This record gives sequence, C-alpha cells and structure tokens, in this order.
Amino acid sequence: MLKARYKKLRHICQFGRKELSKRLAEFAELRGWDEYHSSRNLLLALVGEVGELSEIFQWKGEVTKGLPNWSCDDKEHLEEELSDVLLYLVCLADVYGLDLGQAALTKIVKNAQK
Ligand SMILES: Nc1ccn([C@H]2C[C@H](O)[C@@H](COP(=O)(O)OP(=O)(O)OP(=O)(O)O)O2)c(=O)n1
Repeated sequence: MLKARYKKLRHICQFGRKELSKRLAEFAELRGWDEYHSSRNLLLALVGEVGELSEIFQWKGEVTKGLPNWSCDDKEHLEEELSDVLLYLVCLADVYGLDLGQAALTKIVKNAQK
C-alpha cells in the first residue's frame, strides 16, 4: 500500500519536474538567457526570490493556516513568489543534472528513518 503510494507520488513528481524543466529550458532558450543561467547566477537569483518571499511576511506577525483573512491579490502574490523560488531551484538542479523530485522523495524517506 505504502509502496504503491510512494510509486504514484514518484511518478507525479517526475512528471511535474520534467514538465517544469522542459518549460524553463524553452523559456530561457527563447530569450537567449541560457548563458546567464550559471550555477552562481541561479543561486543568487534563488536567494533574491527567497528574500522577496520573506518580505511578504516581514513585520506582520504570525499568519493563520490557510490564510483565511488574506485578499485574492495577496494570495496570488504569495503564489508567484513561491513559484519563483521553486523555478530557480529546479533550474539549479537541472544545471547539476540532478532529479530534484526524486532526491526530495529519497530525503523524505531518509528523514523518516532518523
Ligand atoms: N534570467 C532569468 C530571469 C528570470 N527568470 C524567471 C524565473 C522567475 O520565475 C522569474 C523572476 O523574474 P524577475 O527577476 O523579474 O522577478 P519577479 O517576477 O519577482 O519580478 P519583480 O522582482 O519585479 O517582482 O523569471 C528566469 O528564468 N531567468
């Protein structure tokens, strides 16, 4: 049961990661940004986006799970910043030739064994 669920999750992760990687690679190629997507640049861009994500919560105090009091615009902004972090993370893993979805699933298994 658990094995089947893990297999399904792995399949979904792989599909999602491949789709993201493919679209990101197409986008970068179209704009001629390939040469800028070095490990260093992507890492700095990732940190920058984590900063932008943090700014959303800066000085606001704790938020309620599910963000029931947030406006649609604020939630959309949050979605965008979270996505930017994810996209740079996927780009970075692609530069290293790593399967991030698989690595994350493996890490979850390792965490559970600790
Ligand atoms: N060389 C680049 C530059 C950007 N992007 C993509 C990845 C992110 O999803 C998004 C980040 O774009 P911006 O740096 O313009 O950041 P924001 O979208 O957050 O804009 P702003 O900082 O104006 O809110 O664009 C990319 O793949 N490669």
